[in-house]
Parts: sequence; structure tokens; C-alpha cells
Amino acid sequence: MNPVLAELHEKARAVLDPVHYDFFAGGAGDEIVLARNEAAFRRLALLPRVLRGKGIRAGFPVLISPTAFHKLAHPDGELATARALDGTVLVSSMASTVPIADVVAAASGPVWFQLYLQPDFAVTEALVRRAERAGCAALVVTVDSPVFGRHRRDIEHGFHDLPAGLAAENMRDLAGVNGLRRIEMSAFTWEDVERLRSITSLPVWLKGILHPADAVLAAGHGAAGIFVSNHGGRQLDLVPAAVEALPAVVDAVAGRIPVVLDGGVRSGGDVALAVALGASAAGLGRPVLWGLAADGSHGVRRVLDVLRDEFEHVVAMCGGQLSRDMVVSRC
Ligand SMILES: Cc1cc2nc3c(=O)[nH]c(=O)nc-3n(C[C@H](O)[C@H](O)[C@H](O)COP(=O)(O)O)c2cc1C
Ligand SMILES: CCCCC(=O)C(=O)O
Repeated sequence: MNPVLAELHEKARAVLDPVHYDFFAGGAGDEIVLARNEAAFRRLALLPRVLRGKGIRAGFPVLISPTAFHKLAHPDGELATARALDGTVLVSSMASTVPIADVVAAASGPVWFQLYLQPDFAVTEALVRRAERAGCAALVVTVDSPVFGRHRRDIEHGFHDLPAGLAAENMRDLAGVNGLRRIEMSAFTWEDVERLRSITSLPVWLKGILHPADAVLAAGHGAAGIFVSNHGGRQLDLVPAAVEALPAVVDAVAGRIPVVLDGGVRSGGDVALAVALGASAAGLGRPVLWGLAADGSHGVRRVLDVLRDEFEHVVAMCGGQLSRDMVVSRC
């Protein structure tokens, strides 16, 4: 691993309350998927093309995937993350500890709003209006959580609630206990996605798709794009690594909508592999949390800078080109 990322992770582990560290680091069940997400990248290799000059690939195809409760990592919470963007997209979690309007106001790049559809449609609609008023550029509906994953580390620690003083700020004044409504996980249908689309002009992405048939349905139901994701190994501990599920989804979508990959991306080389396999971009979860915990906004910036630098170097080595035929198995 890049020594800067390793150093940020070690510092995060040292400064965080161990209970909060385990909330960020942990996965569901036996954490098999958590480990596989990273291991699967190690099993892939790239065959560079030669004598192609500098090639034409430009840009940095990385975004920040939504993660909850940044104030558990750093006192400035999502404000610090947002200040680090420098053009990178931040998908801000519905479970942010800073209200979405303040996240967008602090951001140095586009902000998208991630949400879980709520059983009470009026609550979902209120969240959408908050995201729109704040100036978010897209909605990302997470669809892999009909029920919440079972995180053994959290259960062992008895970690169920935020410490006093911290709250899921987007849920304020939505008529719950003390004006704060709990985020609910519930099962929905494609009709619910259509209903959401009907009340907003924002692009609606779906996050947490693994089955190619669902990717086809997503395109058919007007999703602006999808995230191939297993929620960083925090939902069903029986699924493939995210990058293993990517090629079949890319084939099924056949270019109709963009496909983002998240889960286990830890280097610019991992970003390059995901792009070569057909992802439009790779999403980062935990690496951003480690940067944030270790050094606030500066730490997040360092994570993005390291990945950008590594990615550009790998692409240059590959003749400016990344395509599926260049990806082979190491074993
Ligand atoms: C601590 C933590 C909190 C998360 N919170 C959310 C969330 O609020 N909404 C969501 O859609 N995904 C959430 N995720 C999943 C991430 O968006 C992403 O899919 C995953 O972290 C990517 O894997 P990686 O951590 O290996 O990069 C969370 C992940 C972690 C680790
Ligand atoms: C209600 C917070 C949801 C956070 C989440 O999605 C996760 O921890 O994986």
C-alpha cells in the first residue's frame, strides 16, 4: 500500500475511539466480503499496450462514496471532507452529522445527496427538497439495505447510537422524537423509484446493484447511473467482491448508463483496473474516513492526491488507454 495511505490509516486507528474505529472499519457477518473486496483487486493484473504515444485519457475518475457520521472521525465532520474536494464529487450521506446545505456551502466540488427511501413518502420528499434547495447535483438512492446489515463489532461494543451532541442533522424537524426522526431501512420496489423520479428533476442514481438483471431494470426505469457496490462488505456477507461483479453488470448495461464501482479501492492502480473493466469512476469509502480522522480536510486531500498521482502514472504506463482486454487474472 502507498505509505501515505498506510500512515493515514495507522494515525486514524490511533486517534479514534476504538468503538468508532470499529464502526468505520467493520463489515457484516464474518467480514468475508469486506476482505474480498480488497483481495479481489490483488488477483487482477494489467497488460499494458505499447507504442501508443501519450494516449488521450484525461480526468480523474474517482468520487467519494457516501459514509455516515463524519463527526465521529473529526470535529469538523462533513465540512472538512467537503472542503477537500477540489473538483471531486462528494456523495454526501443522508446520515451526515452536518446538514446537507452546510456541506454544499463548504464544498470545493459537486455534492450529490445519498438517501434511503423512507417508509413515509413525505419524509423522503422533504429530504429531496432539502437536497435540491442546498444545490445538490444528483440523488443517489441506496437500494442494498432492505434491512440493515449485522455488524458484529458494533453489536459487541453495544454501539447503536451517536454520542450526545451528534445527530443525523438532515433528519431534524421531520416530526420524530424531539424533532429528530430516525433513519429507517425498508424494502421498496421499482415503482417507488419511479415515484421518486416523478417529484424531482435531479438525476437519480441507484447504489448497491450486483445482479446484471437489476442493472438492466435500473436503466429501464430511468436511473441516471448505478453504483456496483456491496456497501463495503457491510450488508450481505455472501456476495462477490464488488470488482468481481462489475464486468457482468457493465455488459448488461451495454453503455446505456454510467456504472460506478465502489468497495476495496485502495490505490490508483485499483481505480485503473475498475476503469479498464468498464467503470466510469471508482468510489472511495474508508480511505477518505482514515484521511479525515488522521488530519481533517488536509488528510482527505492527501488521499485524493495520492490516488490521482498513482492513477495518472499507471495510465501513462499503459499508453493512455484502459480497456477490458488489458485485464487478466494473476492466478
Ligand atoms: C462507516 C461507513 C458508513 C457508510 N455509510 C453509508 C451510508 O450512509 N450510505 C450508503 O449508501 N453507503 C454507506 N456506506 C457504504 C459506502 O458508500 C461504500 O459503498 C463503501 O464504503 C465502499 O467500500 P470501501 O469502504 O471499501 O471503499 C458506508 C460505509 C462505511 C465504511
Ligand atoms: C443509518 C446510517 C447508515 C449508515 C450505513 O449505511 C452504514 O453504516 O453502512
